[in-house]
Amino acid sequence: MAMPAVIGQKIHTPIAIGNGRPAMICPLQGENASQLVSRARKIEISPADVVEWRVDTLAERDPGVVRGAAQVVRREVQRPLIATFRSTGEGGQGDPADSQRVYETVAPIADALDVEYSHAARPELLELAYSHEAVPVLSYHNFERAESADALLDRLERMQTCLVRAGEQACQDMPADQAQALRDRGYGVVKVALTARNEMEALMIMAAGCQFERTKARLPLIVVAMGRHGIVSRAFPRNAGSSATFVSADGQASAPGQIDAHALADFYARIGKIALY
Ligand SMILES: O=C1C[C@@](O)(C(=O)O)C[C@@H](O)[C@@H]1O
Repeated sequence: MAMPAVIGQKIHTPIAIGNGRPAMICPLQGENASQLVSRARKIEISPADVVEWRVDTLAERDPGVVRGAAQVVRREVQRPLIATFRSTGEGGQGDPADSQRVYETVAPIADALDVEYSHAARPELLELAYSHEAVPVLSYHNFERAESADALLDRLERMQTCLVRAGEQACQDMPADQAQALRDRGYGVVKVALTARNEMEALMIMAAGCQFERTKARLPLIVVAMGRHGIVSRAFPRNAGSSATFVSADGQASAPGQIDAHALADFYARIGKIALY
């Protein structure tokens, strides 16, 4: 049984990822504070459970601007908040040179930090997350293609091992009460998002996710098949071994194939019990 991740310790209503119904996570993107405010308000009236602030979509990234935007986002977002700074090499819009500094600025207000597995400063960023009581979401993306099921299973295993080790190490370096709080929050979430170039690739990604979740998972997983062929993975995350699905609000998708939050919630309400399980 995987150790759930409790996200939202900086607000009053944290939620457990990997325990029960998969969460709907909605990206919040904006070039400046006023865009962030109006989009955050649209997300607040959507059925999303968690908000992912894509900090890399800010037009300016000097420390004062990022700090100001972080305060605005934290004030507007009443739901658990993941902060993500995805650089251009990782499929986002951020300058890699800004990455570590931006993460340091947003860590105090974030309930979770999304860290790319290939990030050069990965150990430091995982430590940063733990030291700010933020849950790390360790991510891998491939915007071009999927890989074989074996390669994906291997990757999931390596990512999980990396997070478990980082979590155990962080516990050793902390006073006992903080270490216990970290264990209660969970060592983190492993996330993979790969582009499915056809239906078979989408099903293969889902099958690999499902197999890992059933046989090897110690931490919650998020598994996404991106692109139009992968929409099935977003509608039925459970069938991909995934404890969350990324949705969009107001047409602001952060990756290809995201389903509108209201439409997905409606769909689940209509199809009833087969919905997410
Ligand atoms: O990693 C993910 C998943 C994602 O790429 C998707 O395909 O929905 C969207 C990103 O914003 C998020 O960080």
